[in-house]
Amino acid sequence: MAFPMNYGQVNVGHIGGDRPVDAWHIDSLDFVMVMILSDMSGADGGELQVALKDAQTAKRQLSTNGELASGEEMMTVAYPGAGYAIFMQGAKILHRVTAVKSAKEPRISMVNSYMRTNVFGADNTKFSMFEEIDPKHVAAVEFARQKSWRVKGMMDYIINHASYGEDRTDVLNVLNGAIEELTSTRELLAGRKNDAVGYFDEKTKSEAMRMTEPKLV
Ligand SMILES: O=C(O)CCC(=O)C(=O)O
Ligand SMILES: [Fe+2]
Repeated sequence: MAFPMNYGQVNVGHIGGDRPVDAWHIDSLDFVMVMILSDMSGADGGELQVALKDAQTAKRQLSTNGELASGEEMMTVAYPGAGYAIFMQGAKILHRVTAVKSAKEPRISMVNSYMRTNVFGADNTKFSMFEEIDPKHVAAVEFARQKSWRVKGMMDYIINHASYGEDRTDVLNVLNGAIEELTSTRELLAGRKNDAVGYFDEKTKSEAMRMTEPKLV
């Protein structure tokens, strides 16, 4: 993928408090591998929970009930121990990590994200997320690089794969897609557009905008 600064991240969930390590959310990249690195045996909390219904339905259930019922609506990932990983469609599945109430050591997980290589597929990456997490001098280049990589793929289709018999509408669709992607990127980087996404705030039991302070420690 085209995010060299964001190939992976390490999440640290400190012990104590009742704030979730990561509130209910979906990821902006298609797939994610989460490997647990610390010893969570005997811990209370610090669990990765995944909604079993589609994300929209799960969000509705959360707003109505404040929680998802274990079993039918939600399951807890049972890691056998440190070094085990799950691979999931993080952009489709609503998930969270509960507060670490007590544990032998802080909860440490290694998160590697992956995206499809088909540049004509949807790209859900959000500039706001890079601005929140990356240093100021990195975010714009990181995001522009990803979008440029996708547009390069679109142009490559016309240069190397479209035949002379290609339907003109198809060619226009590719050009329009590339123009839209670049225009949107320009507006985001210029600060004229905001693509911040909501997450589920467990205190207010409602959708909130992302935390402004960095969630990484
Ligand atoms: O640390 C975990 O188990 C999952 C973290 C997560 O969902 C994320 O970083 O997006
Ligand atoms: Fe996630």
